[in-house]
Amino acid sequence: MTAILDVRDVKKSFGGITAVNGVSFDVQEGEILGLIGPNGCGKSTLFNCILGQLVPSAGEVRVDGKLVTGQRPSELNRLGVSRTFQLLQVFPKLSVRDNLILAGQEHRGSMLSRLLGPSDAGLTTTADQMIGFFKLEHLANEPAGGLSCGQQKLLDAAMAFMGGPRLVLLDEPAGGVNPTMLGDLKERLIAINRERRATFVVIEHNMEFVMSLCSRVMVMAEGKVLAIGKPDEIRANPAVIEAYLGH
Ligand SMILES: Nc1ncnc2c1ncn2[C@@H]1O[C@H](COP(=O)(O)OP(=O)(O)OP(=O)(O)O)[C@@H](O)[C@H]1O
Repeated sequence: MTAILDVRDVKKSFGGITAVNGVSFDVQEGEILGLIGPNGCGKSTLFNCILGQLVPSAGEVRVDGKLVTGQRPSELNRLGVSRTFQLLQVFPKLSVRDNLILAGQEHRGSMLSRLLGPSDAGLTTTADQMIGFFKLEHLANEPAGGLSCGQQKLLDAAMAFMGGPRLVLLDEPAGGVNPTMLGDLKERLIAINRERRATFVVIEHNMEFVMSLCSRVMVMAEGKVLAIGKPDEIRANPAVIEAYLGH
């Protein structure tokens, strides 16, 4: 079976720093892969190399077998790949619904959407479905800036799903989210994974969240893959315990 995402020997250097040093892994459709590792080990750089924010210094990235190395984010969006960012990308003055509509426009690749602001473009129905799915009904008309951090993370995740993506890369979705909202977020992500067969790669520092959400976990250390396996295997891996979990 062709992997939905296939990363082969990707490297990325910034001057003298090798942030990602020959990383290979693949993700099958319907999987939730966790990506963990100490600060500065190269997780975000790897995401940026996969999603076209950065061009890798070496290596190849394939989506559904198609070579996409170095292609622009808008091109990846068209192939059904989407992402969230570590720092939220919501527009604080726009309502929750308008943020979703704008995200839908961006997934369609309309470059001017950020300048022109949201126009319905037939996206209100999809936005309202996402609002329902992520249980944000009571907040639909509120400015996004007034939402709690956890609610904004839910909105951010909902925005990533506006284009009906097959593969979503989530960058620290649990960061700064309180335990109650965290449970909601996990439950919604699992539901969207099951109901839509959406595939995820999730960078996260919250170990409990990763281990309970993900089908497999990849551990990075100093730009390389230290281990990849099921959560229980990762928890029991001596190299992982020494390099990361033990600290
Ligand atoms: N644009 C850049 N220019 C120079 N160095 C960079 C750049 N981006 C990242 N780095 C360096 O690359 C290394 C990996 O950083 P990266 O942000 O990918 O790690 P990370 O695992 O995502 O960290 P965190 O968990 O803190 O988000 C670090 O040493 C960082 O300082």
